[in-house]
Amino acid sequence: MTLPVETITQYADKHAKPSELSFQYGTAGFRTLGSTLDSVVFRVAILAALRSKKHDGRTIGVMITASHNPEEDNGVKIVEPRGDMLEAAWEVHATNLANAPTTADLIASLETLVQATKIDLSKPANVVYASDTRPSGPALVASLEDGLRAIGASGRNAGITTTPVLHYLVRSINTKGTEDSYGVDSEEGYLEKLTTAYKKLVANRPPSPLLLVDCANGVGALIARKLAPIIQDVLPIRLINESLDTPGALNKNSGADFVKTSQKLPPSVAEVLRSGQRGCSLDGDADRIIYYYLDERGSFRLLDGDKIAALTAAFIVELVKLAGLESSVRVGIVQTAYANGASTKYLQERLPVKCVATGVKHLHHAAEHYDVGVYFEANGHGTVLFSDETVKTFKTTEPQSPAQATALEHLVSLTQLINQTVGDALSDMLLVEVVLAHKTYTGAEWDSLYVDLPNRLVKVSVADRTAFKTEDAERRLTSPAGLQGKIDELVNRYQSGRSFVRPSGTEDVVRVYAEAAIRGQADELAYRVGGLVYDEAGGDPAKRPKEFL
Ligand SMILES: CC(=O)N[C@H]1[C@@H](OP(=O)(O)O)O[C@H](CO)[C@@H](O)[C@@H]1O
Ligand SMILES: [Mg+2]
Repeated sequence: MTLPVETITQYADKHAKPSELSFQYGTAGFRTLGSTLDSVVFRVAILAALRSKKHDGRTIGVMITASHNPEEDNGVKIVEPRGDMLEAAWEVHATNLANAPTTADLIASLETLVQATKIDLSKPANVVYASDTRPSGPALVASLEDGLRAIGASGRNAGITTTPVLHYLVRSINTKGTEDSYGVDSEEGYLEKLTTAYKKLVANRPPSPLLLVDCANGVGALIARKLAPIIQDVLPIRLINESLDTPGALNKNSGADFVKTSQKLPPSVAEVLRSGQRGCSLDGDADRIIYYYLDERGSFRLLDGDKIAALTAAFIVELVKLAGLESSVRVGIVQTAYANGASTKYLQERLPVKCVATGVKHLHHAAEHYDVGVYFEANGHGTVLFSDETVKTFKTTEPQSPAQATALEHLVSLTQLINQTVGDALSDMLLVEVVLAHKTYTGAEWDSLYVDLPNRLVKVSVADRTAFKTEDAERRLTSPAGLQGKIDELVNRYQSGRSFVRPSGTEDVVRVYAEAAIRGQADELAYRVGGLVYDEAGGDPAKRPKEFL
């Protein structure tokens, strides 16, 4: 069988690539101004169909979202049959296809791809897709559907839903009717799976206090609204920033990224959060979550991805011990260089910890090497992975005591509660609440596991960020030559100082991270390194940001 060249040509001509633009499948798929993505999404649909054929017709997912980016941005990413992120080699194919200048070039690229990756075109192609609430979503969904028609793939529209629900659907569809069935392949199935597990885990615990949930005026609100009534007896939640039709509201002064980056409450949350009360913020596609509370003096306290990792890993380790599986089930943690140094120290004293490059796919793959792999980026994106073998162990171990039986039941329920395909804000929220309910922890008690080192993240605009190259899980620069030495010299002057520099994978900037024992020193170190980077990259002295030292 050959490619339906004529049909593809007809459709592709309607979705021509803008000649002045080039696109890249980055850390989070393609992501840029929504109005420029028509050709990209059309081509991604064709690629997803080919990926499905490559997997013998198993269903591939496509998610149209730009997460925490401004409302006018959009993006698209591909989900593999098990619900994880697209294989790295195919990211390159995606970039090539997206940049083919003309329809003829596109056809040629597709033919090369089919040959090079040995795709059997006679296989079926199945794609399930969804989009978030952005205004550019419907037009891009139409582009995607044209792509599926062009190659003759069958598509299932999952509508407007969150990134983690789409990942859940992909895995559920592909495991339907098997002994590894992930769940019923619908939003209801997803909610049912999570809430059933949650209720089992908190049975016999007093109901949790009211939790404020900031939905960033994004698609998370849609699912959270359906979740809230199911769990209201055990976990009452109040939604804030749940408007889905206010122009410009998405992610505006709200959401997980706002809280983590600005290290303060969204103004809308500040108006209602009371001292001692917990709140959390989702991001625009509900795959990240950040917690916080106000201490007794009314000061804002952040409970980020590192704190979530510490809290949940400790709980799982405890259950594994109670279940008598301490010697056979290995729990490990995966972080990136952005993890707070205090969290790394705390965790390393208790568990194996691995540091990998930024981007969820790196964390996910590293976490797969443990029996139970807990991974969280500091910004709140993460989950827990249980190996198939481990799940089997939890289910088949014969308990020798009631305590052991309960621990095993809890572990099985956790494997149901946690969305193991990808970071999932609502699943992670329920996980956190389970641990808090079991420990009867307040926000302050959770917070006191370790004390965060003050830190500062700075963006530096440079002419060419590709000049910045790193090693050692992005913790050290190898290029520009000599710059790392200068950074080391600076860092040595600060107590508990640490700083690293890397090019962003999602924005045209170089990021500088710094931490130190006290706030003023962390800021000073960040702005000194920022200045170094700016000057090294040949930045215009007249435009040098005034905070750089
Ligand atoms: C410091 C930081 O938060 N970086 C984010 C950001 O990546 P950059 O490569 O740093 O732009 O976006 C990624 C995708 O959402 C996310 O995985 C990552 O954690
Ligand atoms: Mg997101």
